Amino acid sequence: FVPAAPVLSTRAAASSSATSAVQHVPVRMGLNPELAANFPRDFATIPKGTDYGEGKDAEMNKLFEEVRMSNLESQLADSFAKLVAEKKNPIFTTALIAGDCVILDAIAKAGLLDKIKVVFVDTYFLFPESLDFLHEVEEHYGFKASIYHCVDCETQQDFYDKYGEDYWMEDIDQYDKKCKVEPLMRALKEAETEAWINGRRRDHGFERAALPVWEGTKFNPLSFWSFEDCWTYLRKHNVPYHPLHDVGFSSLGDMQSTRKVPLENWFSYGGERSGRFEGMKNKDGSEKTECGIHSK
Ligand SMILES: Nc1ncnc2c1ncn2[C@@H]1O[C@H](COP(=O)(O)OS(=O)(=O)O)[C@@H](OP(=O)(O)O)[C@H]1O
Repeated sequence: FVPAAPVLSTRAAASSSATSAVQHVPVRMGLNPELAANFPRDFATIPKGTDYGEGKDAEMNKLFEEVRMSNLESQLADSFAKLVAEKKNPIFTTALIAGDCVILDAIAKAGLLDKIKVVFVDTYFLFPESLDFLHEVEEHYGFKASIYHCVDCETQQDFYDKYGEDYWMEDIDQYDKKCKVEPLMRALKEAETEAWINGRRRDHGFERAALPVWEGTKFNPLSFWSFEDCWTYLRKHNVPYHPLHDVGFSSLGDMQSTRKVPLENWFSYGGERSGRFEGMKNKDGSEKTECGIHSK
């Protein structure tokens, strides 16, 4: 297996060698003036579609958009209230990407954070910014996420000592199972949940193009939202979002499987996820597009 571009393989390396890591593993905005200069804060927050042109049609389009957006928002809030009333032990699994921030904010605004368990999986291969951001949102909204990780390693160092820092390179399927799928499935099982909230959407690409809102116990409340809708929501309500969006990452997962995506591609169909698993293959040789969490 050969990754598409050289990457640092450990979180420790990402944190300690900021200068050589600039291209592949950025550090937090503000800590790195070079990055901050190249990627102003609003890099990611200019969704296509806010330019309505001029004249009467533009006014009508804008009005229509505002109504559509406020419908989406009220449906979202209503759906969580209904879900909590009807389903036992709802769980929200979050990777803290843009859509997840919409969901978290909507749950918080509906006053339901004490009724919906928020689950975060630390794969031990995440960008350090992801864990920092988790703690930021916990503070911002006043809740505590349940953090899960692979079953036989209590810390990242344990994992490195036992399996090595490049474990994912040896067997990507095994890595996914151990570090992502099993911990997440364990969280769902322990909670005996009847409703698993997540942020998958139809515009993520062809695998999700026909995604329903309800899929067994899975609840995909943003199924019919676009990526632009998510950014419109985040901007409109001044919602905290992952700092690495501002340096060019449209989606976020593990360091080794996440690349920046040029802004002009973010809002095209499937564009958000185009920097995920770039050039990576499953063990059977097929192109990798999912980690397996939702194909199990
Ligand atoms: N680290 C972590 N912690 C908790 N939950 C997580 C995590 N990573 C992924 N997920 C959940 O899986 C959903 C799919 O994520 P991804 O599409 O990024 O997965 S992957 O690309 O196949 O790796 C993802 O959907 P979103 O809610 O859209 O992020 C989450 O529900």
